[in-house]
Amino acid sequence: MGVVEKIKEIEEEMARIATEYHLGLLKAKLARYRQQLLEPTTKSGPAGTGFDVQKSGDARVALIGFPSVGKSTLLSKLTHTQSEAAAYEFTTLTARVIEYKGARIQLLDLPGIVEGASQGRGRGRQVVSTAKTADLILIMLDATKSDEQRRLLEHELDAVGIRLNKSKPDVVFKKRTTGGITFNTTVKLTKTDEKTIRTILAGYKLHNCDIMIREDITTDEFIDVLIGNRKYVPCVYVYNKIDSISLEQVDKIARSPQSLVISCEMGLNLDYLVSRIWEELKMVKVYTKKRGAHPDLDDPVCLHTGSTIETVCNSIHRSLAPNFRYALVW
Ligand SMILES: Nc1nc2c(ncn2[C@@H]2O[C@H](COP(=O)(O)OP(=O)(O)OP(=O)(O)O)[C@@H](O)[C@H]2O)c(=O)[nH]1
Ligand SMILES: [K+]
Ligand SMILES: [Mg+2]
Repeated sequence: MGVVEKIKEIEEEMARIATEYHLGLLKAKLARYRQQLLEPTTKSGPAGTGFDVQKSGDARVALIGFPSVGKSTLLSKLTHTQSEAAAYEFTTLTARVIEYKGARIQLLDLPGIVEGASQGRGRGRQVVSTAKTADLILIMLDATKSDEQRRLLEHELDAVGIRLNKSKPDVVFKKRTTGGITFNTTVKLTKTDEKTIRTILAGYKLHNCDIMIREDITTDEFIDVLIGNRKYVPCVYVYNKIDSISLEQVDKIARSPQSLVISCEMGLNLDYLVSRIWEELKMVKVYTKKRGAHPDLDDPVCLHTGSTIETVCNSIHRSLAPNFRYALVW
């Protein structure tokens, strides 16, 4: 039986199961097989490496969506350049840079083939691993179509370890060579329990480790901590083609969380989309200055969340960080 079939079998079994404990075991197994599919092997096609698109600009935004939702059209509207938008499917992979408030933001137009990525299908897998390099994901949807598209995309991204609009679970996990398992919690666990967690650890042959749980996590979140290479990425749902739906529908979508409505064709709400991108990236502008002088306010270093002083050094010059001693920060 191949890994894909094994995954299918576990998913079917999970649908029949009721106890959190048993579910937890199946989830752990499932996570392991999914991981296997993403690892480079010779038999299941190309490795899970992304498209070789050079990272440029201060932040990277990935556009993900089904074919013909309007990704290329959006890109060409935002950058005022023609990116091969066409009324047929599977046309493009393009990267464009837009400038906003002094920041250079790279937008990736990924081909509309995410479906099946978690089952190791080559190109879909590439799309997904490129998405993992993004600081923000825009899930682009056709407002005239059903929300089934959104669920499919979310499922695919989830299955390959991308966690949308979530933060890393507050759990400390340390492997040891001896000493057994130390299990501690600072909160009451209501969605999983110690027995489930211990059985999962045994399933992963982890017999010596320290665990400190500081948040009411689910079993899935615990598995995420164990597997470790999850990407926590902010995401906005962008519903395009609102020129073709009723005002009531537009209103409803616009009010749902993390969702915004646009029409590329009619140029509706595109400015708002860009300012929202900026906001979601939580960009910070840093100005450098010489002692006793005023900073040059026209030339910021733009950072996004998670950046460090080292990031600032590297964006000024490669040789700066190795010789770095201290920084004064206002
Ligand atoms: N009605 C309407 N049509 C749109 C809008 N935006 C794009 N389209 C049309 O939708 C079709 C597909 O647009 P593309 O930009 O090529 O779609 P894509 O997402 O890049 O598709 P792939 O590259 O195949 O993944 C084109 O015929 C566009 O003219 C919009 O706001 N309203
Ligand atoms: K297209
Ligand atoms: Mg396209």
